Amino acid sequence: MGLSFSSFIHPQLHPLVAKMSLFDAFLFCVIHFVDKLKMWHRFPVIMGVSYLGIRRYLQQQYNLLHVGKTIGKGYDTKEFSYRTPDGTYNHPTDHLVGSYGTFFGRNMPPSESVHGLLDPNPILVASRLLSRKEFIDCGKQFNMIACSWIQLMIHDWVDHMEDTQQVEIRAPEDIVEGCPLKSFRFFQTKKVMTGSSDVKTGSLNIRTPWWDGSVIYGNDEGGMRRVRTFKDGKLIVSVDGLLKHNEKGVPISGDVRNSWAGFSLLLALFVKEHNSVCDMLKENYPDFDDEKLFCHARLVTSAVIAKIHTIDWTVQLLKTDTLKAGMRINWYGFLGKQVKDIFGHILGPILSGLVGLGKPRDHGVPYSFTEEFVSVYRMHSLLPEKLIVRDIEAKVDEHKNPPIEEEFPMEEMLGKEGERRLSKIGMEKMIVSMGYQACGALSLWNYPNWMRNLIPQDVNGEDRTDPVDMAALEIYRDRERGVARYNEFRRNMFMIPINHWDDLTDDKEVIRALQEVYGDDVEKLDMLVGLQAEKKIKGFAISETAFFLFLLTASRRLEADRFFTINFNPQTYTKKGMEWISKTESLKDVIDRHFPGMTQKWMKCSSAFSVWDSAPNQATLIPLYLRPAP
Ligand code: HEM
Repeated sequence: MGLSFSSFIHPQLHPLVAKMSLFDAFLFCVIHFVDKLKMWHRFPVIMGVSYLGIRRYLQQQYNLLHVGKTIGKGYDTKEFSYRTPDGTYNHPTDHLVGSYGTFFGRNMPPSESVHGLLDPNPILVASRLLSRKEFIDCGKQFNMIACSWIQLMIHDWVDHMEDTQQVEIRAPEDIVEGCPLKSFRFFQTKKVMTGSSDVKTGSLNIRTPWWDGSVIYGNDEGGMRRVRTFKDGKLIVSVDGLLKHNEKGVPISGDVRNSWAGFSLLLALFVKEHNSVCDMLKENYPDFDDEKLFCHARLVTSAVIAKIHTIDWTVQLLKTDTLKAGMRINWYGFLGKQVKDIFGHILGPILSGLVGLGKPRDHGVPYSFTEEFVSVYRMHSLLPEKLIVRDIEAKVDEHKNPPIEEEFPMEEMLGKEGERRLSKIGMEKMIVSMGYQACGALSLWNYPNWMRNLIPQDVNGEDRTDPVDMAALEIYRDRERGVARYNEFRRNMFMIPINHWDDLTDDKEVIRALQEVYGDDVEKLDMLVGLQAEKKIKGFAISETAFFLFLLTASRRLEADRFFTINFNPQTYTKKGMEWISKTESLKDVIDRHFPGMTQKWMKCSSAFSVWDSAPNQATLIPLYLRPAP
């Protein structure tokens, strides 16, 4: 066989390459060659980071689709120097971009799958491929704090508006016996005409997509007013340091939907953080009134969250030297923190990082989260069956773990009941307990059983009446929203599609189960199932397929936001506010601030997101200047 272009490029990828400029097609050939070798993650750090840089560039060009029309107005950014309650006035020329109730974008056109919404039946997929047989933990890499953290981020970023129409899914006759719910009813995702001819209908996001801490501060004026004390910029908090509750027992917080004790705990921690920032600002800027203190503290706290997510949480999720370097480059640039602290962002995005850059960049597509992004973040398998509470008062030898005091089924840690239990456990004990508990692995047969018969909550944190089978519902949701199935998704992301089940995994048991549900038709494979069945890169808690979408979105969240780019400066944040962000490198720093001595006593590892009795990070191959401070 001759070495022609068409023999080099996977045949199903040809049509995509045909749309590219010559330069982009060349770059595509480079990444395609590397993908064929299946070893970019084993490259030396600089080569690995370069490969990811090229991939990200291509995805920025071809994997961003705008949904809906741009309808906002222009304005003078100088008149809006703070984040607004509903996310308006962030995009520099259109005040509505990224605000409450705007369209989800897309990374690729709506699915062209010929398979219907019930093909195969979602309850069958859930029962045969997702349902947890026995809890599989994800080793020492990720703990329950990490699991709750990502729920916190999801509740900051996305939630689909529902329709008033309910639909029902019924289990197929032959498997009905083993299903927790024989059928379940739920509200459809609301479909709205976009007014554009490219993507005709879309769905709306009822959380502001900016990384603006809306999970703490609410998504509109009413939500924001609910959480404020209107004194010294501070937020409402209970005397025990946890969230205060309204008369119905629902926590007073920016987001209260589908909450559980671990999620509520992190919210309370960041309310503390906000209030401490207010104290610091008041001390340094005594003429600031309540409004100014609140708005500055919100900016600082949101940036602290974004920074922790970028250079701490993500690094634990994708535990390789390449990603550790890559994520620090996103924040600090190639030259690292010390150089950035001296020169700021004047050396450009590659050398100085995305944060603090000149103009926000959206690559020609107004900022939003995408339907596909929501799908790759379907990570409910991180949740265990029970929460293990530790006794932190017990006398233990220096090298021993705090003993187990009690175990609670997760169902008892949800909603109002979870709030009551959390008050009894208390903040410190809960942090240490979650630190010591590994979360679930993102793999097949690890979907929490209690979620297959779950009463979901409405936006007010109140229980609904109809239970749902979440595992089945998630399969249906992706199909309903036109999210590509696994292989179509890979093609659109310039990844080599699978031809046979053994391209996906070499686990024979998995292959047998996939065949039982999908036959030999690899095109039928649902996204969620594919992501969990895929053989993982060593050190990655998620699949490579999901990671490539993260790669695109992780930088977009920062570079499209003017408060992380042109307005990330002392004029907007205050000098002391910038110092606060600069000195915070990890969640551990936040915990240390509010609970001095806790991590020193209980945490053996380097990151608060790893299981706390695991060893500190070993020496690494990443250049010295890109490593976190010891
Ligand atoms: C006790 C903890 C949790 C509960 C009770 C819970 C419950 C729910 C429920 C009821 C939905 C809506 C389902 C639907 O109607 O489509 C949902 C959506 C979702 N959850 Fe969770 N969840 C929890 C934790 C998590 C965690 C740890 C993650 C990790 C990333 C996560 C990610 C998501 C995502 C991405 C969605 C889709 C949002 C959307 O449709 O816009 N959840 N969850």
